[in-house]
Amino acid sequence: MEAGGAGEVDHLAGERATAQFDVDHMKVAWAGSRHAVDVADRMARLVASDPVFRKDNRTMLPRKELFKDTLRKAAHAWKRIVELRLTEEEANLLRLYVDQPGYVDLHWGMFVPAIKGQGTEEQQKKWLPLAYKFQIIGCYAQTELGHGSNVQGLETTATFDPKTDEFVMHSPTLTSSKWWPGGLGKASTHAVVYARLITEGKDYGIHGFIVQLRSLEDHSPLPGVTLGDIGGKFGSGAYNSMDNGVLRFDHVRIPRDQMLMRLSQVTKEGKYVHSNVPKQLLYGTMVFVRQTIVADASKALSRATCIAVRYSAMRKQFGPQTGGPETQVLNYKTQQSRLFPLLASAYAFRFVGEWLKWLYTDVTHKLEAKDFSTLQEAHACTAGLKAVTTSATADGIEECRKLCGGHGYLNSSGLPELFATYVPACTYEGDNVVLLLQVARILMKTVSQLASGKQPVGTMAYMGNVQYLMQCKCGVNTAEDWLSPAAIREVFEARALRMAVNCAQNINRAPSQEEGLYELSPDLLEVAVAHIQLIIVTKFIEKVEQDIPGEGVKEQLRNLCNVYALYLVHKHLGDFLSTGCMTARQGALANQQLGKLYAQLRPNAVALVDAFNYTDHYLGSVLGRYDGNVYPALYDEAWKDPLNDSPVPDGYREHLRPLLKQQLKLSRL
Ligand SMILES: CC/C=C\C/C=C\C/C=C\C/C=C/C(=O)SCCNC(=O)CCNC(=O)[C@H](O)C(C)(C)COP(=O)(O)OP(=O)(O)OC[C@H]1O[C@@H](n2cnc3c(N)ncnc32)[C@H](O)[C@@H]1OP(=O)(O)O
Ligand SMILES: Cc1cc2nc3c(=O)[nH]c(=O)nc-3n(C[C@H](O)[C@H](O)[C@H](O)COP(=O)(O)OP(=O)(O)OC[C@H]3O[C@@H](n4cnc5c(N)ncnc54)[C@H](O)[C@@H]3O)c2cc1C
Repeated sequence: MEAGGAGEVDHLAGERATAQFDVDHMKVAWAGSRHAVDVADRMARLVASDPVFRKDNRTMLPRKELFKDTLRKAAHAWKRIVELRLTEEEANLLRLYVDQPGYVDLHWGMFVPAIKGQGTEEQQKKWLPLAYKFQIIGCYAQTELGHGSNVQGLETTATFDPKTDEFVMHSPTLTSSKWWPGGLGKASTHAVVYARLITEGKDYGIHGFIVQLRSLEDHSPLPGVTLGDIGGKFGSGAYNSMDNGVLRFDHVRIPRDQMLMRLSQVTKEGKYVHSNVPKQLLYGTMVFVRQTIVADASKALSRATCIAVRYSAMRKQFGPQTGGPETQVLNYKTQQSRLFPLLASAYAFRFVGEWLKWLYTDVTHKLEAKDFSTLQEAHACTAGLKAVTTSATADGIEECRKLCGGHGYLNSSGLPELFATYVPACTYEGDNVVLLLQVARILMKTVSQLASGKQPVGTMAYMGNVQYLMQCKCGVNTAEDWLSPAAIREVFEARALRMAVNCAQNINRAPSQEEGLYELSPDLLEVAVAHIQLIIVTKFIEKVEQDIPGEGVKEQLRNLCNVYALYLVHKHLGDFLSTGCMTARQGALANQQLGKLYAQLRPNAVALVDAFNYTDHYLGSVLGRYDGNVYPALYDEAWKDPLNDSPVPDGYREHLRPLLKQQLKLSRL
């Protein structure tokens, strides 16, 4: 927990004293409201003080023990949620702070939302109460051994049999085996299974079905159902607590009313009826989860930067040539230029995640009123932001590990496990490249419609300003000019639009649209990234323009916003120069301003990560401790490794002793 207890020394007190803003108010800005800070605080402390939720031994547990530990924690969490009558908000936070991937994530995160989004009212009435009380455990079984990205290529079949009013679920090939779903391997009793609906001899494509997989009496797989875990995954601890599973059906029968029928129905005679709604609503659960993944990116990146900033403030290496105390590594300009953009990105992702949640809620309300006009916007924003934020976060966590030097490589730093747990976010819920290509296709369509005078809306509205943005010149003359939000916004808009228009022109030169999209797909990725970065920068600027209470809080956020934007200008300078948005001199001025911003950020760095309000339990890092007392913690942690249980290791008698004795004999010859 945080420092302040009797006898504790705050080794970072000096750093905290230099902060130029009110940390308490920054906590509110980060969490979204005073209420959010208070609830998070209570739930984090509840988890940290409960011995069942201990996790410092997690990377040393063999897989079977780790999995059992996950079941124990999930059951204990549920017991506490019921005993304390926690609200949904509190329960979600409690699960977050337990911080161990497990079947509950998919039960609440995908199974329940899939039934809510795709089930009829009657189906919701039947299944949701069972799920809410954990009388059934569910997962989301979409991906197969042979196909994940290409959802339309899935092979599992659900063939309607009008004689018995049932669907027959079948896995016709090895590649049709469901493969990856979290919670499927060992825990789930039920799944929402995506399969090809076949009725009256016709294949109607992919639809969702609720299928019971295991007995509710003894948890054994039901007849015709083959189930198992797909095996160990990257890293120690990490995502190995999750039972990602394999599932095969051998002509398993389910009642007709277990097809999720909100979007389309099959009558008892076997007639297929599709409601008058876009087919893409079938992908609604993925859109919902992609939106939550953006919020999660800021959590993971803020954890990593919290560890790296605190440790860098405490770690010292080298000193002035003239002698005197050694230098805190956080004072090295190179350390700042690697770390501060990540800190700024954590804040940027937090605010764009907040905005995306608003967008998602707004679109959901419109869909309920049968207004589908914003579906494309929701798809483009969730897919693109999921891709850009998860890739940057995965890279950022690894950079934080390197920023902590050798100690960052120890499991006790928390960073290897954080990375191993986080990195599949670049793949699950849509491979990032596949998702960016979706965004790019929408951008290409928007460019092609500009000529007809159709005005783009939402986050693509800037493209309507094509006449101006294609020829405007950046007006920056001094480094300070880069502090203007209007100047920043304009270069990001011009870069994104010009890249999109250039790419569209190149595609038009190809023999066919399809060939052009294929040949230019590497460029299309960059077009999508430029557009999504514009959204993140814009939403950060808009956040800073709001009324933000607390001494110095707005100034710090403005500084972080400028760091984020100018860091991107520096990193993608090639795009800005090649599209003619700015000159090389203006690029140099941006970099000069970035250096000044880092210097302003430096005295506030530790306080800016304190504002995340993470307990030491949640951080799970000896390097990121609130009190900065790193060395005794590192030293103590080493002795907890099972290898140190005895001074002489197992295996000495069989493998070391004979070797050493033989060397002794040889030396005596
Ligand atoms: C609270 C959360 C807690 C826990 C969960 C979080 C983490 C737990 C960890 C892991 C869970 C992981 C779960 C999973 O991974 S589940 C499996 C996820 N799988 C995928 O994401 C597959 C990715 N593939 C796709 O989404 C589609 O196949 C793809 C979009 C790539 C292609 O679809 P399709 O072939 O049908 O269409 P296209 O021809 O490309 O497009 C047609 C048309 O449809 C529009 N479109 C596509 N997708 C959507 C969408 N989602 N919403 C709305 N519209 C969509 C597309 O733009 C085209 O439009 P148009 O050009 O106008 O016709
Ligand atoms: C930890 C984890 C948890 C998961 N949980 C679930 C779950 O709960 N439920 C579930 O159903 N699924 C789950 N999945 C599966 C996940 O959704 C898929 O792995 C993901 O959608 C990627 O699909 P794929 O594996 O088929 O990759 P592939 O599509 O085979 O990707 C392989 C490579 O091909 C490239 N590629 C593919 N298509 C294109 C294209 N059109 N253009 C250019 N490049 C392309 C990709 O970029 C990638 O580099 C999980 C996966 C992981 C890793």
